Amino acid sequence: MTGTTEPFGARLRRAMDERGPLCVGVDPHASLLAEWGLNDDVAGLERFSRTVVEAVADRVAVLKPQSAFFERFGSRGVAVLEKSVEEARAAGALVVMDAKRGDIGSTMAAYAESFLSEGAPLFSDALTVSPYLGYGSLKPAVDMARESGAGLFVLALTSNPEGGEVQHAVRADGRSVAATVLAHLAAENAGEDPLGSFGAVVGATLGDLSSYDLGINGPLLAPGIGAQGATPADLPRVFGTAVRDVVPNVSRGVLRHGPDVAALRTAADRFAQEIRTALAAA
Ligand SMILES: O=c1ccn([C@@H]2O[C@H](COP(=O)(O)O)[C@@H](O)[C@H]2O)c(=O)[nH]1
Repeated sequence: MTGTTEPFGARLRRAMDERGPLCVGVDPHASLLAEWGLNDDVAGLERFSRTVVEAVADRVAVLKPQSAFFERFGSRGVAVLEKSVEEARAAGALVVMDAKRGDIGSTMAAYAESFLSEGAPLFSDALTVSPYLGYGSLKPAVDMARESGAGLFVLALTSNPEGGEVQHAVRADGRSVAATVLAHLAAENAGEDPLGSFGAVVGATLGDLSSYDLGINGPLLAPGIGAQGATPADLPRVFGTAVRDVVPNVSRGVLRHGPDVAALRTAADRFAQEIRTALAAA
């Protein structure tokens, strides 16, 4: 540990042990705002985010705001995002900012300052990043995360069907692009206990991944449950022995039950229970 804060991986492992591994997404789609009877404006965005945080931030391990839905409203939307991060963390949830940043190293350093530097307005427990400008371009974010005790989730095997054309591509050395990303993450996390802070995004929609070594000693953020068709029962088959390190994400599958706070809680609790059952049988 370089900084004074306990590393993200250790904090995440404890949160998963205490609360279960479920991550609920805060994705204020225009269609969901309408379903909730809210206007597609900053006031609607604020009410939506507040409600989700109030409903679940005290019971799930992780909340994952999807930055795109806040950026849609410009600076006032970003202000709502800042507030949501602060309120979710105050309620005890870890916050993974889903902003999927990735750029040349010198610009990556600025993204790292924005999300991973303690005291920054958008400081989050972890950030999603894209390695597709080369894994090495992420070094400023890796360094900043080590310094501040934050984490990263690096896109490895994404949940969308289009991802394979890049991620399954085979390099000159015979290894796929995704396997290379996973190998870099395993190296970042080597020797970390109880869990490294450098995770991978691996879709729960992907079926059998036994040809990949998912044992990176870091968390595996698994979107795709609910609206994209995967279920908690799929997790053991998709992740094999790495299933204990999986942080399953559900966004629309929970959010469609709003705006009633009790109904959102019930939906989150139901997914959490289904995940527990799937893991117990694994
Ligand atoms: O491979 C990926 C990476 C990120 N996502 C994000 O997760 C949520 C999924 O939302 P659902 O409503 O549960 O489908 C969303 O924010 C995506 O941008 C992903 O789906 N797949």
